[in-house]
Amino acid sequence: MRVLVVNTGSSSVKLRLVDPDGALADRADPPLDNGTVSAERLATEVERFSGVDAVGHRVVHGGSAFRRPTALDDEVVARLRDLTGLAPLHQPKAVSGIAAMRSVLPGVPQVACFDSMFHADLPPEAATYAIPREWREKYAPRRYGFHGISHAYAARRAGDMLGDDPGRLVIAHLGAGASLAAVRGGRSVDTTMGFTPLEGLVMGTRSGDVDPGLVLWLLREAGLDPDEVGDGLEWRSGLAGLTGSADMRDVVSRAGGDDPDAALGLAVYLHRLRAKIAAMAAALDGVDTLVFTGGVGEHQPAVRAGAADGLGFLGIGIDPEANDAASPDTEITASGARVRSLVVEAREELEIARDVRALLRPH
Ligand SMILES: Nc1ncnc2c1ncn2[C@@H]1O[C@H](COP(=O)(O)OP(=O)(O)O)[C@@H](O)[C@H]1O
Ligand SMILES: CC(=O)OP(=O)(O)O
Ligand SMILES: [Mg+2]
Repeated sequence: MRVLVVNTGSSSVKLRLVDPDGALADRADPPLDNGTVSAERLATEVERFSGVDAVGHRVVHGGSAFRRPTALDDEVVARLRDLTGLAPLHQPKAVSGIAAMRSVLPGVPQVACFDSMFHADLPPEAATYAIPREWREKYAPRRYGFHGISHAYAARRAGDMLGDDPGRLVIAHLGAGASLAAVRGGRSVDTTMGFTPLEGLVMGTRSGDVDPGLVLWLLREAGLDPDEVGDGLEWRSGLAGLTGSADMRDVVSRAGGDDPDAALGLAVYLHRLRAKIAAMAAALDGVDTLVFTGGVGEHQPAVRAGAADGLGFLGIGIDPEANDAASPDTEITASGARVRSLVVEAREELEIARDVRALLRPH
């Protein structure tokens, strides 16, 4: 089965055609027009992909209803659209991509795979927010967690690379969005993103954790309205808010050239990253393997080195030469370090193609 995978992130759309043996047959990276994917644009791109047997879509938020890969029909698309408020940066783009692809390839089965599904069985102590019972009963908010397709792939790949169970695994998916997962036995037991993809690490344009008291203060005392606060925290915070650029390449090179804003931005990013790696290790009772993935995780040695710096007490240590020379997939463990550190290319399309085949294969 040849699967065309549509990966709609907050900042990009990636089209990948995956052959039955898992080989990448073709790829295209069309630009986002005004934040959405138009049917016309997709039609042009898709003409070049021949022999598509099925389409797999990355959808960030599955809410509480979608815990597994799900075949798409009108009703499912409508329910995904209803989840927009929970992932305003992502869900409208995914839904527009699904609508476009269904009109361009009618009759080809289409499946949604969710970033949240890998974290669907988080232990209650990791999934539960300490808020009033009444809200928990009425709105059922929980830590959903995201980037799960990437985390699931990285966990499997780490096992292949080590030729063994990776043990207590901390995965750092560092891209435009960024999150950590604590994984044991192939299952997520904790993660840094929450009810929405805004919680946790410092990201390209997102704040990650802030004091909820700050949000209340901005609304009540500073007189901002909810849309202004949302826009600020989603689009004008993170590296962009601290340095003027959401692109880690820029930030690292300017930080090296003594730009004080870039130096502070990188320091804040790394301070949070180290703290949260330690938190994931705590959820696992220790760590055996650390994986870096995503655009920043794969291509920014300074970020990997900065993340490991100060985590020697956990047994983490990165070899400076291997780290500077690393091209994924590779190991960068320092000699004598107890924790194995790996760099893994994010291959969400392979995980999605696998899920699509498993769902559509005749039983
Ligand atoms: N080849 C590269 N070299 C250095 N940094 C990169 C490279 N590719 C991506 N990045 C960094 O990764 C971030 C984007 O992550 P990526 O995973 O590509 O995006 P997305 O989350 O949209 O899939 C940017 O901060 C960018 O600087
Ligand atoms: C969930 C998420 O933040 O995805 P991305 O990194 O693609 O924006
Ligand atoms: Mg991404």
